[in-house]
Amino acid sequence: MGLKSFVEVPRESHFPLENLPFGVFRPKPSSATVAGDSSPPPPPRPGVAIGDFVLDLSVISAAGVFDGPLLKNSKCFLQPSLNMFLEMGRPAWKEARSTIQKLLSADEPTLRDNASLREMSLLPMSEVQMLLPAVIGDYTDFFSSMYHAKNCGNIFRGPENPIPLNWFHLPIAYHGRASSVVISGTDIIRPRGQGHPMANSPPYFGPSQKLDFELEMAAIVGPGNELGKPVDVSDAADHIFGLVLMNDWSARDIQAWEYVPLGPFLGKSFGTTISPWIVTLEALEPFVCDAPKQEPQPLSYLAEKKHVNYDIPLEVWIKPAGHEHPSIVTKSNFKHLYWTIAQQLAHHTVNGCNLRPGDLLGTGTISGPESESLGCLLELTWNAQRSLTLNGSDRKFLEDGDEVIFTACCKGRDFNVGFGTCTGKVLPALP
Ligand SMILES: O=C(O)/C=C/C(=O)CC(=O)CC(=O)O
Ligand SMILES: [Ca+2]
Ligand SMILES: [Mg+2]
Repeated sequence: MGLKSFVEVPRESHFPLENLPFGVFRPKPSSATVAGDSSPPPPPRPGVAIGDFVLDLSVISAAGVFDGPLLKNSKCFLQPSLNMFLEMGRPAWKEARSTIQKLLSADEPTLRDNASLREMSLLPMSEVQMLLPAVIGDYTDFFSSMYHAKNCGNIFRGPENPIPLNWFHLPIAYHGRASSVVISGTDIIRPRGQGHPMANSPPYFGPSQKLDFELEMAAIVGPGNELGKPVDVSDAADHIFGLVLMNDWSARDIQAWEYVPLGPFLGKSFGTTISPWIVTLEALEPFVCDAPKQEPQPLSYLAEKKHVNYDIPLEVWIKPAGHEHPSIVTKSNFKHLYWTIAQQLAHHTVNGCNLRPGDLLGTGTISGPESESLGCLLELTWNAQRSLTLNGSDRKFLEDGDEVIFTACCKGRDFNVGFGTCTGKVLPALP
């Protein structure tokens, strides 16, 4: 039996008492007040998911429920983002988790038996709008699945040396664009740009003809480090609050033409979608597993005492316009990452570069070894050389109206720790 809450948690829910992911939301204006109401929308505030409900941490905090030494007088839950809480670090995160886990448990009367506090603090998920959980100052995207690196190398550079020489020595990354990171559910406008020349013709300009998704997860940075002071790899996990799902939308025709020699630019900066609930490393602890063996051994600043990943099954579905149901296109797993998130973070800071609370570190596309576990259409259709069939409609790359849905759920023996979904629909390019 899993832990029991007084809030009803459906059996298949991603959000039982063992999970307690953090996000930021605002209550949707109630239908009674919508017509003719010009009052400003309610302000954003932090929340935790439990079953089909959201626990409003601003209400709970104002009611004095956080009485531990670190959170007692803190205003961290009276903020429109989680940044202040992220900065406080793991001891405060643990204190918050144990306070909330106790508060929501079946045999704890404080909230269970207080009807007015329950009414104010527990909102049905259908009545809230989820927002970005943190102010993201910087976004970096790694390239840490060996299967993905090999397939991309084959497709873009040919079969001789598909994996670059440096790849086995360091976690390769590029600096992404934080301004275009959006919350799940936000539409993505098909980008326009320069595509690579075909045969002898000049480069093409227009709507991308090779729009793709990339199945990724991303770490949300906690305290971060001072400029000039690297984080040791053995302390790196203390700088990671938790994980979200991430879709690094990619225009392959723009990317293939522009990326030499400085890496991705406009082929990716038009939008990156993240899921709203940050699942903490504490909640993921039961799903720790060995990470792939590293050969050659990494340099000592990247050598981990515990070289571990998490066993997080991932799925991508696509719902074409007019289809009633989405079709599954791939199943992968976070455990395939060759470079761990701790190694990524240590490498990112080794030159003294500072990370700040709320920074987003994408893992890179998570492809597995099988043909059914590839993390993007570029690989699944081998750059449009073959097609996928989605319940009768063929896909090489994404079409206008396609809704791309990522989901992930760790299955424990008697409980789930899930991530909900990360979705986005493709809108036509501007005329
Ligand atoms: O191999 C390449 O040239 C490029 C590959 C990517 O597009 C990957 C990227 O954005 C990083 C990743 O998601 O793994
Ligand atoms: Ca990527
Ligand atoms: Mg992107």
